Amino acid sequence: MTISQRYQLSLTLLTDMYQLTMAQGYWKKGLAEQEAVFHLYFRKNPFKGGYTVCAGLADALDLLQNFKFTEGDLTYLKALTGSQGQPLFEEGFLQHLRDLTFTCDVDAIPEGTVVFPNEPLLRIKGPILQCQLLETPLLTILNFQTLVATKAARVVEAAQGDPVLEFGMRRAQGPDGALSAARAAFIGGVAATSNVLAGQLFNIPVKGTHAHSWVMSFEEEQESFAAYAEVFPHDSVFLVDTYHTLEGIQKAIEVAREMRKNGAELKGIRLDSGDLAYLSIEGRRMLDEAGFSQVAILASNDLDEYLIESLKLQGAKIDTWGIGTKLVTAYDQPALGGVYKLAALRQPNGEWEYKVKLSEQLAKISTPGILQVRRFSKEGALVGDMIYSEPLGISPAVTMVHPNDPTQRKNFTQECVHEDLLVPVFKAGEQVYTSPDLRAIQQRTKEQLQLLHGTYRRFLNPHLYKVGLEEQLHEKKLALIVQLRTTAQTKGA
Ligand SMILES: Nc1ncnc2c1ncn2[C@@H]1O[C@H](COP(=O)(O)OP(=O)(O)OP(=O)(O)O)[C@@H](O)[C@H]1O
Ligand SMILES: O=P(O)(O)OC[C@H]1O[C@H](OP(=O)(O)OP(=O)(O)O)[C@H](O)[C@@H]1O
Ligand SMILES: O=C(O)c1cccnc1
Repeated sequence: MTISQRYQLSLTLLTDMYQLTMAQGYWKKGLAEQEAVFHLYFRKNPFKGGYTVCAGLADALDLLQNFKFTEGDLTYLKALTGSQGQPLFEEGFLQHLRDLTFTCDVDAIPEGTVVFPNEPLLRIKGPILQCQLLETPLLTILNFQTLVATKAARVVEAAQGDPVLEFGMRRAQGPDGALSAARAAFIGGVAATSNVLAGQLFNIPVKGTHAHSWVMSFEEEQESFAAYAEVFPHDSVFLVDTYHTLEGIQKAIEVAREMRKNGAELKGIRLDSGDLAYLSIEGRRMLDEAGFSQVAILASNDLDEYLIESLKLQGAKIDTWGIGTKLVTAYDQPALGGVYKLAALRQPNGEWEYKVKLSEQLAKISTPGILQVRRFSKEGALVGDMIYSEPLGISPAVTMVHPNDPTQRKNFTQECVHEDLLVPVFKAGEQVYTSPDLRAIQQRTKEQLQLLHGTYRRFLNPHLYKVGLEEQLHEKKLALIVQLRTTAQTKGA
């Protein structure tokens, strides 16, 4: 199910106010139809990591597909007033919005692809008024889902093949935060979610155990386990830490014995506090000695990739990981920081004028052009990504320049194979791409991460994957920066 179906309302007003005031400005100045190119990209991998997993495209496409101002939207806009009490939006502009249909070309990197800083995840080309209105919704969708998919991929990597369950809804950033996070976490590789609505909407597996309240609602802990087993003889995972974990495990074993007599097997126990390494090792020993080696140990309690890594190093005997807060809120970095920048404007003579946004820091200066990302691989491993501008092409030397240090260059040799990452998703307003189902996207994430050497995937000081600007693009960008700075100086003098 897509985002517009989820809300069953028009999402066209899901934008910042200033996009609409600028839109009226473009319309009033006769610039609404001027063709523009914008790119959506981020500047730093999240979590001090070496890679990012892009996600959210299906929801973004749905938003574009349904980009239409309804009468309700227009009535609302008509009632908005400025500081003098005057209507903010003119009738003619509202009529322009009423008649608006989406006509842009959009190219995007498929979900589940491993991406890196400065690479456009999405490129939109079309009338500037349309591109402008879409900035904020595209950012809110792609920033969050990309962030959570990346966090999930890291957690899944730390779990080394053990299943990871997403338990975060109760501490997510509201209902949509929980749903979007469940979707993105699945793309990142989690096996299931506890969020039942996410299961229904996205057709992903749902799983769960039981809460402390279940145990507390009975006089005796053992009685609570036995009762649960009666209701779910083949699907019981007992939470054993309500009172005293090791005693709780002993009681779980007693109930498991009774279950076995009745032809049922206990599925697992869950640890949710205390020293998870010690308790899982002890728990495993107790279960094995009692003849219950099939009973899995699930652990939860404020876990993330670092704690999982540490628990593994400590020899913890945990089979399944329940991860909530730290995953769905991307706790250690709550925003990706993706941006959306104007990169070219069509001039009346038909030529593209390249645009850059200046900054004191070279790293923050946007890249002009109509950009594409060429990814080079050798022997099944990624070796570097080159950002190039389609009208400029790629020079025969196939050389890229480090975006922040022009003295560093890299040539791609004949042995490399390459692919261009941005694929057409809309042509002249018509959707030309169908999103794969979520399982296929999850599989893509898995395959993509395997193409990335472990040195880029480790959590501590990962290697920096090489992303550069094609040399002609680099020269063009440099010339534009010099030109803009010279003009600014002349004006200032
Ligand atoms: N062996 C371990 N090594 C490192 N961290 C651990 C280990 N075992 C548990 N932790 C983590 O330590 C943190 C604190 O756990 P602990 O159970 O002591 O406190 P708590 O969450 O306040 O417990 P409670 O739910 O009983 O109040 C949790 O994030 C938990 O995942
Ligand atoms: O720790 P997280 O990674 O966020 O995982 C989700 C947490 O939510 C539940 O606790 P909560 O205390 O809300 O309810 P409970 O009584 O069922 O344990 C569960 O027991 C986990 O500890
Ligand atoms: O099913 C569980 O064990 C669960 C679900 C949500 C949050 N914490 C635990």
